[in-house]
Amino acid sequence: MSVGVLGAGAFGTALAISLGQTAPVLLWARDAKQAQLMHQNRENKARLPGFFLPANVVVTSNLADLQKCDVLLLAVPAQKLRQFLRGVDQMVAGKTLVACCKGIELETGMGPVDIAREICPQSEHAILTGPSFANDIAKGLPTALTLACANPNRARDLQQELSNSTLRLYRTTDVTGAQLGGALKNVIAIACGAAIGARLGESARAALMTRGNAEMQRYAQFKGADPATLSGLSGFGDLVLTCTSDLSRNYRFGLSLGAGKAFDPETTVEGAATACAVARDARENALDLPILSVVAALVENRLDVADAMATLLSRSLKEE
Ligand SMILES: NC(=O)C1=CN([C@@H]2O[C@H](COP(=O)(O)OP(=O)(O)OC[C@H]3O[C@@H](n4cnc5c(N)ncnc54)[C@H](O)[C@@H]3O)[C@@H](O)[C@H]2O)C=CC1
Ligand SMILES: O=C(CO)COP(=O)(O)O
Repeated sequence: MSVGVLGAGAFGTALAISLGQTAPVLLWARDAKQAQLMHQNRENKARLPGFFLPANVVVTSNLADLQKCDVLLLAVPAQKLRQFLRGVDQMVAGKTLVACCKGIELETGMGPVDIAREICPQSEHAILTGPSFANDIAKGLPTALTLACANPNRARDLQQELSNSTLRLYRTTDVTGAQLGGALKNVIAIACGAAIGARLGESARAALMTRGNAEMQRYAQFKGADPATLSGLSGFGDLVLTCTSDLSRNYRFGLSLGAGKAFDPETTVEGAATACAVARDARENALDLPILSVVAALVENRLDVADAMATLLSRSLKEE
């Protein structure tokens, strides 16, 4: 199996570094100058400084070079995936596409695998997701991830091929559950960051994580996923990581919302658009998703953090 990584951001670069320890990897960057610099310097100074690309990794901006790969990891942000795939659909047809992004498309409510399936119907589709900061993967620290593919035999092959001595993949056929876990945990991380940023305390964060987890399971069930998938690495595992670490951009975005500080608009924060997509679905289908919906209201500046918390706390009392 020969692997290509499409997208040379922090995560695509980290995956290339890890997989490149044992096999050749092609890493595609859209910017020709950036690709050339990365290839020469053996470092992605812009997105993942301080980590060096093993000799096995070839960086290119020429999509035609990826023709020889049979597995392509899609590491562009979820909101950009459709536009990106539309431009490369001929080249990727028939290859196995492994989405490595975490989000729900704002306009359509679709996850990355749903989008890839729609645009590239002749390809095989999978998603790689779970608790894994780019820095940790690039450092070679132990990381466990979920590989979801509807075809169980292909899931086994991919699990085998993409695992190595520090990346340990677990497999599932529940693609919908896996893509929802990775997308929704980002929204809850924004809520947790906002609570901590507004000095509402660690107990509030624990409550948001736990009730957020319940909302993730409820929404996943509504979308036809197995709620148990959300208790695995792609759901609970990534929820814990992202809601408790300053390394998470979603969490940091929440911190700045809570503290009333500005946040760099160029930073990839997948949970913001995802919150709005899910909140719309909740409204249209009368789903009870209070935390996910309140984050959408925060992101859209319809509520401030104090009002958001008051909204959550004033709801009628419920059975757990
Ligand atoms: N950074 C991390 O620790 C992790 C990130 N992820 C996921 O990986 C995905 C990508 O995130 P990062 O690499 O961290 O983001 P990043 O912000 O570091 O990089 C994004 C990359 O996408 C490229 N890009 C943006 N728009 C594009 C377009 N229209 N066409 C082609 N390429 C485009 C950019 O040039 C950039 O190289 C996100 O969905 C994120 O949730 C998943 C696990 C860990
Ligand atoms: O998904 C991640 C870790 O698993 C990275 O989270 P952020 O996108 O919030 O940085």
